[in-house]
Amino acid sequence: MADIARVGVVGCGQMGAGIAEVCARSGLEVMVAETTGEALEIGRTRLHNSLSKAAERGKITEEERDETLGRLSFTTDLGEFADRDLVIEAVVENEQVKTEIFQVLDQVVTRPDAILASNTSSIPLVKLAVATSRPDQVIGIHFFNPAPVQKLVELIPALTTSDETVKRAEAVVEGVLGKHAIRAQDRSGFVVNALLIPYLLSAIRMFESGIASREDIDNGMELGCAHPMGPLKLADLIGLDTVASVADSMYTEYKEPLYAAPPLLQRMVDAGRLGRKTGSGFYPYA
Ligand SMILES: C[C@H](O)CC(=O)SCCNC(=O)CCNC(=O)[C@H](O)C(C)(C)COP(=O)(O)OP(=O)(O)OC[C@H]1O[C@@H](n2cnc3c(N)ncnc32)[C@H](O)[C@@H]1OP(=O)(O)O
Repeated sequence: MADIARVGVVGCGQMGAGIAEVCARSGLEVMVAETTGEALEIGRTRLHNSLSKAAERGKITEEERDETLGRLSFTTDLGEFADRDLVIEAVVENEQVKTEIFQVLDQVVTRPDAILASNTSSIPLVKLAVATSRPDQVIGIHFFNPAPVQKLVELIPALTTSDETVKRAEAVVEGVLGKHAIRAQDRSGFVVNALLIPYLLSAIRMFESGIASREDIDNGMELGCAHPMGPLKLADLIGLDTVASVADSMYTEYKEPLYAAPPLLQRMVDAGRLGRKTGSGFYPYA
């Protein structure tokens, strides 16, 4: 049985905002934290726009949109997470940044049975777990982009995570959020990224070596294999910085060439061409 009513989401970028939206639309009371007032405003606008779009497209009524907005609150002070039953961290894929956040959460979240979760794509959960005094209550809850649309959530117990935490996390993910949960061991990439990232890197290598144009690579997979979007468009959607970080974590873990980021990917990250979120990636975005 899900016993979780108050959720905290750390980070309101594209994943954090999506996760906050999914939780609030499912009736949970959600507090979102960002580091600065400016970042918080951007996140708040992102959430408002997404909910307004959902109302315009008739997915939710205007009343449901307003009720959902009423369940969302915003802060720049993680100290306000004291009463949270579940916290989902969704900040950049940087081990040091995430570790520090888990140390702070451990200090501020006072509920003894609170679950501290990370939306990490590839960082070992056990490292975040042992940064806290409650490693049995730390788990990976990994959503997919766009979180309000994709049905899947990966649940990743660390070596230290208790069965009770896994069961409670599964109950909220499936019973409250209505997602389909799959379980994976705490190995970089889990299930989906372990399969997806080598595919995206192969597409980037193919583009870099001039074998085909970006449009032909994407059309190949969209029209030949019925993928909803081709690999270069998908990399732009995920964010090239995220694709590179996940690839680097997997390469560090396995030392397999198929996880090595091609030079073009790193150059695009260095240039700040991160995909849709910066207006430019493999494609331009207005
Ligand atoms: C790297 C990480 O660790 C892991 C990951 O996240 S891996 C990435 C996983 N994601 C994918 O593979 C995405 C693949 N692409 C897709 O599923 C689809 O192309 C897409 C949903 C992004 C867009 O779909 P598409 O049909 O081209 O566009 P569109 O018609 O605008 O959207 C389809 C539906 O999704 C909704 N949607 C699209 N983007 C949305 C968003 N950001 N938020 C909420 N809803 C959204 C639309 O409202 C629409 O809903 P409707 O059909 O009920 O009206």
